[in-house]
Amino acid sequence: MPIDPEFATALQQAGYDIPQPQAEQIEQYVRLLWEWNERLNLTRHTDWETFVNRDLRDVMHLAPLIEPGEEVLDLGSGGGVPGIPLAILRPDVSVSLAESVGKRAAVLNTFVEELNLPVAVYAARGEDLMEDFRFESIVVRAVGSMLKLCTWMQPHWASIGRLLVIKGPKWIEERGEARHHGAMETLQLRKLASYPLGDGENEGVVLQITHRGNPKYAE
Ligand SMILES: C[S@@+](CC[C@H](N)C(=O)[O-])C[C@H]1O[C@@H](n2cnc3c(N)ncnc32)[C@H](O)[C@@H]1O
Repeated sequence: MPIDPEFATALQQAGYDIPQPQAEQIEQYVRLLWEWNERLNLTRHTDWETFVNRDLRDVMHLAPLIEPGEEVLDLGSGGGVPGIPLAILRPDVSVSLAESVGKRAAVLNTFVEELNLPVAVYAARGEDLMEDFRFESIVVRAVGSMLKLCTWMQPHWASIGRLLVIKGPKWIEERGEARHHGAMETLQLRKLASYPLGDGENEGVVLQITHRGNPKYAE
């Protein structure tokens, strides 16, 4: 089935060449998202151009940073970004979603069932999962400040390889706040990707936060 012409145009204008089966699956996901958005507040990005430039753009920069076979947790998945498009674009990685609001987690379950994706959905606070699971990468977008995220993760670094945090231009201010509160003393931060945001003015970034004691990420 050909993809929606507006979606195709937005992809082309952004320069994203996504194989047809994956583009179709992303389209199906977005249609489900918009359908459920009428009942639950899941996204404000309700046209193709905005979806491509605000949501897919982040995922396109995140996806190449994940190693094949990695166990990935999208913490605070909300309507499913970045976890669901990531699972579609990278079938070679294992994606799980954590969403603390039960109703949203239930909808995420519906999405992964309808899309036939091998994605586990947890109706839980992501940091609580670290008691039972280990994830190589925890991906986070629009969930909390760097201070909050570092504080949540602080007791759990034995169960986490790295945090991959998607942020806008405020990340520098947030890093200052986290440092000021001593939340980054045992951590190291690297900017793995930076790219212009859809508004053409601001920069989006993917930040990697790791524990200094983890030899895999030692600098
Ligand atoms: C603003 S939404 C962002 C959703 C999505 N990541 C995005 O970028 O569109 C934040 C979501 O994180 C959830 N959340 C907040 N803290 C959480 C936590 N500690 N664990 C799991 N979910 C959390 C909220 O319920 C909400 O649905």
